[in-house]
Amino acid sequence: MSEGGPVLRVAVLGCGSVGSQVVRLLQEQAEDLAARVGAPVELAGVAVRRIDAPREVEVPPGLLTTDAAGLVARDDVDLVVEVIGGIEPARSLILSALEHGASVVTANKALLAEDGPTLFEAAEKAGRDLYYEAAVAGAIPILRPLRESLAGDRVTRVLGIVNGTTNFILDKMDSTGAGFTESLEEAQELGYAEADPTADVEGFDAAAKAAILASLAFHTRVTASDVYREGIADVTAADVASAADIGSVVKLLAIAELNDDAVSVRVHPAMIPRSHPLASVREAYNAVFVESQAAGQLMFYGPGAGGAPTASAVLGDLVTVARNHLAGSRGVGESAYAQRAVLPMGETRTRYHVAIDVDDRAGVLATVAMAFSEHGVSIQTVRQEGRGADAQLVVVSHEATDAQLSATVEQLRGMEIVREVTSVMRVEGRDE
Ligand SMILES: NC(=O)c1ccc[n+]([C@@H]2O[C@H](COP(=O)([O-])OP(=O)(O)OC[C@H]3O[C@@H](n4cnc5c(N)ncnc54)[C@H](O)[C@@H]3O)[C@@H](O)[C@H]2O)c1
Ligand SMILES: N[C@@H](CCO)C(=O)O
Ligand code: NA
Repeated sequence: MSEGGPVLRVAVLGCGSVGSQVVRLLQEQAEDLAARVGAPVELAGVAVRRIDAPREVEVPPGLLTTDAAGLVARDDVDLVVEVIGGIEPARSLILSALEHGASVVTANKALLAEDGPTLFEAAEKAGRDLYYEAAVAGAIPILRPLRESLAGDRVTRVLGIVNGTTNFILDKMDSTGAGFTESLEEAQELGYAEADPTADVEGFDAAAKAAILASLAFHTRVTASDVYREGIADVTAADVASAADIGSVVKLLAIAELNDDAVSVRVHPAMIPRSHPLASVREAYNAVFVESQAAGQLMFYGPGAGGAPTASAVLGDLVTVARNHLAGSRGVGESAYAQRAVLPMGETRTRYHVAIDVDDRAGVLATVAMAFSEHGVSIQTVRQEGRGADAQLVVVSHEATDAQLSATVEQLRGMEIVREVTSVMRVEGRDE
């Protein structure tokens, strides 16, 4: 690089799992990054909560500060990487960075899903970039493909396994027959699940990612509160065994679908056929399956979390944002022109798998079938297992609205011939 030429100065906010790896890669790959960007990319400062805390990377003396707000307001900061997480102070810091003329890269799905539009408008107003590939499915390139590569196509559906912790737990349940609690404990012992696993297990993390995916796929604005959400805490070993019986596997799916001009965005456990590409996503891996009009089916697969994989996505964004900054231009901004309505869950069309303990006597099957038909739900398959007092009917429906299906189950639960509805789960992903 010629002496006296432009230099891009980066502030990193937060030096935890992701931040420490961003700082490490910035230092280790300085030469390549400079060549790719067209100017040296230098660390201007690293904001931390405690200067003396142990961390996984050595930060050059003098670069650490506990004053994140002061760092983003500095004149010599061109690019800001926000990897603190959470809503505040992350939001104020990003807004301040943009106001002070910096371009921003963040991995903060919670903030983007809650208040993305405020950030996008601020970036637009400032004429700066706001990139966030790391926010969904970690290292997997999925947001840029949706935003750029597929911008000429019409995406109709996105099905994602976007939470590694829950995929690890469900995979354990499937491969060992273990229950939810036992599998969660193993995930915690191995460091996949946090001590407080609520955000993952209850589907909040996946719902934030679903909102971001739906917004980009369908050129609209979807926030976390628009997303229907069910976690995996109620998935039982019996549900997983029931899925196996019909050649399926249980996954926590983030689903975004275009229905006419409205979108349906939801996160819930669902059975998918073992022949579906998403069924092969094991352990803590992530994958996003995209269906579009012209391209057909695409799958993006890889590590959805971890310090270094997530830092890879952050650095990828940083290179793009740095190039734009150097050229005085902006990358592709958000295109939320479509303003689509979000369908209530009750109007979303899906299929149900229902396992019912019944008495094995004449007329029981007809009575159960009648409950489905009274709610306008057509049955795809019905199977009986066991005999006498141990009989079980397993019904898989055709597509109907979620309201029709849940009303059917409600009615079954109140029927005298039904001893217990032992498993109810949505079925997704056609066996194509
Ligand atoms: N870890 C992953 O695998 C992963 C994957 C994808 C996205 N993300 C996202 O990346 C972000 C960071 O995640 P993480 O796993 O590195 O979290 P982390 O908790 O390991 O790191 C966050 C760091 O920020 C520091 N911090 C908190 N408040 C601060 C402040 N006011 N000023 C300076 N530092 C402050 C904390 O001390 C901590 O070291 C989050 O938005 C997260 O959702 C993480
Ligand atoms: N906790 C998330 C990783 C960060 O998004 C997961 O389990 O996938
Ligand atoms: Na990603």
